[in-house]
Amino acid sequence: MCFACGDEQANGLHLRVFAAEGVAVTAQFEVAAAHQGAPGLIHGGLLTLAFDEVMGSLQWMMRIPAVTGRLETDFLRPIPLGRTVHFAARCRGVHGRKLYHCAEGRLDGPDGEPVARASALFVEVRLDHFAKHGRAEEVQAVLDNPGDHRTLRAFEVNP
Ligand SMILES: CCCCCCCC/C=C\CCCCCCCC(=O)SCCNC(=O)CCNC(=O)[C@H](O)C(C)(C)COP(=O)(O)OP(=O)(O)OC[C@H]1O[C@@H](n2cnc3c(N)ncnc32)[C@H](O)[C@@H]1OP(=O)(O)O
Repeated sequence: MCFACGDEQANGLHLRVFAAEGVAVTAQFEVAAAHQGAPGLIHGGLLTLAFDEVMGSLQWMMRIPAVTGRLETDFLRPIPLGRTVHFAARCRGVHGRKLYHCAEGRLDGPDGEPVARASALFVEVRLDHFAKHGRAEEVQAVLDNPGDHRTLRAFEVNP
């Protein structure tokens, strides 16, 4: 049950990611009271989490299992609770096992004020990376019901 995209996570980010033009995705994050850091503002770490999830979706579109190696966030503007961050992310390039992604977040609409930017290096892994390192009960649950796992289903294309 992923904290960023899982429906069952009461205070999770409930991110939904959609295919865009090229090797690119978009997503929206409604900033709830549970996501607070400073009073009335989003916690910056949760914004980085959202970037991790959105950029991490690119490799599922590319069908390359990969994990985050490095992730850098530029926090451009404070983001109040109750607003929606619109993300756009794309793959900038692939070199060997290394995938280079970038993303931006805008306030309240895809053409809204830019509030954050991020770039990341993801590293391709074999699927047994997850089986080897994950706690056994959750890994077994995925193996028993792979269709329950969002990333193992077909990519959600445009709504
Ligand atoms: C059968 C079971 C089925 C289960 C199926 C489930 C499906 C999965 C479902 C859903 C999963 C996705 C969910 C999305 C979540 C969002 C993404 C996350 O948050 S992921 C979690 C956070 N990240 C980690 O936990 C990584 C921990 N780190 C590692 O495991 C290793 O360090 C790893 C794999 C990243 C690299 O280790 P190496 O030993 O494989 O490879 P080396 O040689 O060290 O690196 C490869 C290349 O990358 C560069 N590199 C690696 N880390 C770097 C860094 N931090 N900065 C710069 N370069 C880096 C290296 O310099 C090297 O480059 P050169 O090929 O020599 O040019």
